[in-house]
Amino acid sequence: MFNLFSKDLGIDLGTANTVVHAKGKGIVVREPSVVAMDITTKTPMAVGDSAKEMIGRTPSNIVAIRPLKDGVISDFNVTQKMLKYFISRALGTEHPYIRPRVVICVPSGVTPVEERAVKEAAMAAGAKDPIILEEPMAAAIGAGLPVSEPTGNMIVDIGGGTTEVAVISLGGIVTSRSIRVAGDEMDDAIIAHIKRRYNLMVGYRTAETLKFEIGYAYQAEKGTYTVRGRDLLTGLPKTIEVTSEEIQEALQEPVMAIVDAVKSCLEKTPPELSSDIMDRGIMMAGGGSLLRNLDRLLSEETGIAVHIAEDPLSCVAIGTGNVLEHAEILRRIAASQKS
Ligand SMILES: Nc1ncnc2c1ncn2[C@@H]1O[C@H](COP(=O)(O)OP(=O)(O)OP(=O)(O)O)[C@@H](O)[C@H]1O
Repeated sequence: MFNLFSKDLGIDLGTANTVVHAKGKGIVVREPSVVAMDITTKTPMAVGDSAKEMIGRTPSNIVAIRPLKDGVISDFNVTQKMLKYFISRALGTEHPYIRPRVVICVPSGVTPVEERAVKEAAMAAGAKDPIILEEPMAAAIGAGLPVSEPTGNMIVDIGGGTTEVAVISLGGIVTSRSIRVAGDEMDDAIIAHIKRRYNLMVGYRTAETLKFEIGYAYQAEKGTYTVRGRDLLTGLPKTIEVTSEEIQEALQEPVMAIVDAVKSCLEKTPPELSSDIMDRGIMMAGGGSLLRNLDRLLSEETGIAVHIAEDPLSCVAIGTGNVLEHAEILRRIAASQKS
């Protein structure tokens, strides 16, 4: 099906990061899903890493846009420009005349209209017959789960915009739950907490750094971190010290929403498959799974062992790239996308 001269790409078009896997090469692009646009000329000034640097620091004629906020395409034109940039980065200068075969991964909660928008964006970016794959399936394949076997595999993929929970058996999703709560909501919760408690406005980058440095979901070593922001009363810059305990408290709501999504998916799972999951454990993937001790909390709450995929941030792209080797899954996707 995929000839020798074709370029096969698997793209995890994520809310926070876009990761591209090229057949035979591995991960070739990993950059934030951010575009800095000049609003007067409507042209992109920067994409990816350099655009993320600009968030919160742009003059009035430039806006740094995350076109996939909340796991859906909020800005079609900008998404198209971003995809085009990442596809051409992935292809480099080789075979410029070849249109790549592309598999793109989208959150399972997207509507058919949003799915079509992703396909159109990929075609406009030069892809040939793009295939859309559900994110939990990609994550499960990327995590090395035996998705084609008659056994229950549970995957919990916590990204930036969405958390996807799914039980997979025999190459198909048996039960799933997708919520628009993941890493971004954790950052928002931190921003809201600091605003409430300290009357201090901090940016999204600062909130994310706090999450990385001292955030945790369940019993961890305590620590503090110094952050700078704008005092909402005086309007002046101010420095405060934040503790890990208060960050954990702030993260409670989004973290428990994720735990509840896993529990509700388990409740809908047929008993045979539940018993397989009890034996094999739950697999977590996505950047959000790296929140300190989230695996321990989930295990405590469900009574099931929880594992984190080997490379949680690349898992979906690796699985998306590798699905090209799963002919039976591709056939099922092709059939469902025709119907
Ligand atoms: N060490 C870490 N601790 C906590 N969160 C982390 C860590 N590393 C990355 N993250 C978070 O993971 C999220 C990004 O994960 P990922 O790249 O898997 O998402 P995505 O694929 O872009 O999003 P989606 O799947 O929702 O489309 C961000 O919210 C980021 O802050």
